[in-house]
Amino acid sequence: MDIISTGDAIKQREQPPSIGVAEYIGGYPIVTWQSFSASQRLLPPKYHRAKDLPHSLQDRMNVLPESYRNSEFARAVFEEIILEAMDDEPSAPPIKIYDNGIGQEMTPPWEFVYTNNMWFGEGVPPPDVRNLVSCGCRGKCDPKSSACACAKRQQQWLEPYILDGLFPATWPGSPFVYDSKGVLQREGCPIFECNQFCGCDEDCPNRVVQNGRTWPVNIVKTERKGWGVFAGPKKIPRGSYIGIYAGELLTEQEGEARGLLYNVFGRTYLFTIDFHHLKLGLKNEDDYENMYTVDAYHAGNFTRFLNHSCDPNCEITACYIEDADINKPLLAVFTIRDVEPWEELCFSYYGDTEVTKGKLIAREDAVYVACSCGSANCLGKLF
Ligand SMILES: C[S@@+](CC[C@H](N)C(=O)[O-])C[C@H]1O[C@@H](n2cnc3c(N)ncnc32)[C@H](O)[C@@H]1O
Repeated sequence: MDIISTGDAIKQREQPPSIGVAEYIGGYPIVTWQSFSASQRLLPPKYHRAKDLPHSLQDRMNVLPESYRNSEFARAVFEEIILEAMDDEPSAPPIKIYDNGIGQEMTPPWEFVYTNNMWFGEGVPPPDVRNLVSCGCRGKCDPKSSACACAKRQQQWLEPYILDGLFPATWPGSPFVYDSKGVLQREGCPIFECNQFCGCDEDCPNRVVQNGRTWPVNIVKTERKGWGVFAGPKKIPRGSYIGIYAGELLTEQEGEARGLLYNVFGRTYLFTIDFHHLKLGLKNEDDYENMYTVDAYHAGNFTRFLNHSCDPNCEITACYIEDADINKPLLAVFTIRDVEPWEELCFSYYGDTEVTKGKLIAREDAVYVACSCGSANCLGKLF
């Protein structure tokens, strides 16, 4: 055994960052918030696995008589379940369910787990926290500061859009995509928010999606489109954050397999992650191979009820927070124009390329229903 002096022993004990020890005072190890936070990068990340999705409540509800499932009481239970899942959204108003007197159903089907989280399917790697870019700012990030790593990273991802003339060089709050009130200033480009390892505070202007929904929304039965999402009594301004399209994060193969089933079944909740920025640098966009799909059928929140419109008032934007993997963004829903009180919230189910390249073809399966969005420029089909 090697004999080491007390001084050497202390030096040796100072080595491992994995336990978060920053320094020793009077021989006692001190864990500061900074050193604790840095050490978290080295621990296995915490995340939800799709195989652990709980479904006992749904199973129990589905064996009850229809008279119970279609009662006021069942509706109250549904609303309560939503409320319980909102503990990560301190400013989110409760969600109400209205059947509008259409049909017999008081609630949407008891077929999914209400959650704001992403649930990682088989073969999907855990969040990559080790490679997260984080700033060392104090208080609120200053977007103009050359020392803010998060501002720098956002600027890099905006560059192609600025070079293409799609965005001006600056705007209020740039290079962050939000203004000081958290309103989205630049639509259609990926968002990189500050994360758990950043030094800035919770009210940093680069933290919006992670602070949760603030606008009232309701789940309402429609005449021709099943259930939908409607604004509350307040007008929602353009650029407002609505929610995360939560659900199971699946490999493309699993998504494809489920898609075949849903096409026959007649309803689909799949969203393929194939944003434009993932194809940057490819000679031909068609060479891009999808890696992941989000499925909100078995798990999701109110956003799974967002219907399609050919003249949408919302858009889904890629948002990166706690996973450095560029192929695994969160799907953040934002308004792209002012939404009137009680207006239905919708996004377009078409990718840009499907519309521009005329891929809208008649298909046989039950999922290819005629579009009932009712807009003047309706294309007549959903997919
Ligand atoms: C993601 S779900 C939307 C929520 C769905 N309405 C429900 O009740 O669960 C997608 C399905 O809603 C229906 N849908 C959405 N938008 C529609 C539209 N514009 N016209 C007709 N049906 C629509 C289709 O059945 C589609 O497969």
